[in-house]
Amino acid sequence: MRSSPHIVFINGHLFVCCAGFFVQYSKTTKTPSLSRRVTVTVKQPAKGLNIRVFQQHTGQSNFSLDLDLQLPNTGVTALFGPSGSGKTTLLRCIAGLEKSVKGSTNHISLNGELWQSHDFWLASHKRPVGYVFQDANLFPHLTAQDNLRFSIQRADKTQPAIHYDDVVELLNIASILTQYPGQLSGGERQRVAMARALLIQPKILLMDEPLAALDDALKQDILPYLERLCHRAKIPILYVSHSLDEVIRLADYMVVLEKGRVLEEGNTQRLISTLGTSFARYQDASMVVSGTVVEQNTEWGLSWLGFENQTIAFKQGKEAIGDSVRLRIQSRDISVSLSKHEDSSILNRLTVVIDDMEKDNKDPSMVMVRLLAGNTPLLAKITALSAHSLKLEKGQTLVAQIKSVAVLS
Ligand SMILES: Nc1ncnc2c1ncn2[C@@H]1O[C@H](COP(=O)(O)OP(=O)(O)OP(=O)(O)O)[C@@H](O)[C@H]1O
Repeated sequence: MRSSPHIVFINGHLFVCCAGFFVQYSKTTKTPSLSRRVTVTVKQPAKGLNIRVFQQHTGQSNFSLDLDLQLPNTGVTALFGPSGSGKTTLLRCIAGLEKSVKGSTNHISLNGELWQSHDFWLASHKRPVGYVFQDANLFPHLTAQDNLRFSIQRADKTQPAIHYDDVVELLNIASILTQYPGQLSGGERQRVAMARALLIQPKILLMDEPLAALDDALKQDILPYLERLCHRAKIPILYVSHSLDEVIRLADYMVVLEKGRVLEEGNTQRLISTLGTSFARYQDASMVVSGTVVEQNTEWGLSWLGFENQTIAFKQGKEAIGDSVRLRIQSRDISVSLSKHEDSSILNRLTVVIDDMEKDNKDPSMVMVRLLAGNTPLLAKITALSAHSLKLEKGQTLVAQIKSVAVLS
């Protein structure tokens, strides 16, 4: 993980300090001077974010980013992939923080608005981009409120679509506005950083692992705010994360990067449930089941989610009957049997049909089975020996036994 850029304005000039470089942007500075070669191209200016990126890093890393993407105009698109796959570099290209080679024919556009082409470069500080980094990067000598004012001064005031009071309410920061960043918890600082990014009136929000620096408890605190922000924002959000849980919870669309190339892209639910994608091979491959709470038993501390005429028991939390809930079920927590065994400790037994099966290339002792509970897909990771002994085949009806589930929302 590289350090996040620090952005400072001095005498009307924008300075970005990143990875040891201190780069000045001003009206007369067309591109930042970085020691790397970057070119960016768009296919057709159209709705959504259109980018074609070809970039080579000089020096030891020998990395090149080569992408051709048309990303949705709304909702959250997750950028997922191993460390060094180019996620941050892609965000930096979009933000105009990577230098484009002179004379290059490459482009970037958002909803038909050109930011970059062979003869045009919109300076970084003129791109309507809200950027949230792993570290909040608030100005330490300013209160939370003054940090927000700083963004408001920078904002495009012609068509303010995002209002201060709404942002303060959305991120629940009214009570901490008079505090200095040093007096805030990591989660509170990140909420202020998100508010600051929204108040510059961006047309796109770039979020680079905004939860990565927080411990698990703080992550759980801030996730609901992030989720509200993602659902309510009327602008597209590009969200970088290493956490499959976060991606499943927040992203409608996802792009998987590997070594600077697009490995897979598409609807999140479809991608993670399709055998053959990198997700189905993940150690923690999992699926999400959505439904409503149909029953609760406080004595046993359980709630039941109803979906597709079946129910799943889960540990009771703050949900009430009638609430919409999503459960995450990991493939390793599902076993299958040919009939219902009432004499086991497992509470959840769903009637399912085998939709697909795939051998694990890396581990020949295991098989991934794609199951359908009605129209809801589930993944079960079982031994190849069990699959053979039970004579499993596509179309067969089985009972899926679910050991444990995690509540997402
Ligand atoms: N300033 C730079 N000069 C040369 N190479 C760089 C520079 N910044 C990043 N790289 C290299 O570019 C590649 C992609 O880095 P990038 O930070 O975009 O990946 P990432 O997917 O965001 O990784 P992580 O998940 O660890 O943040 C890496 O190999 C990295 O070492």
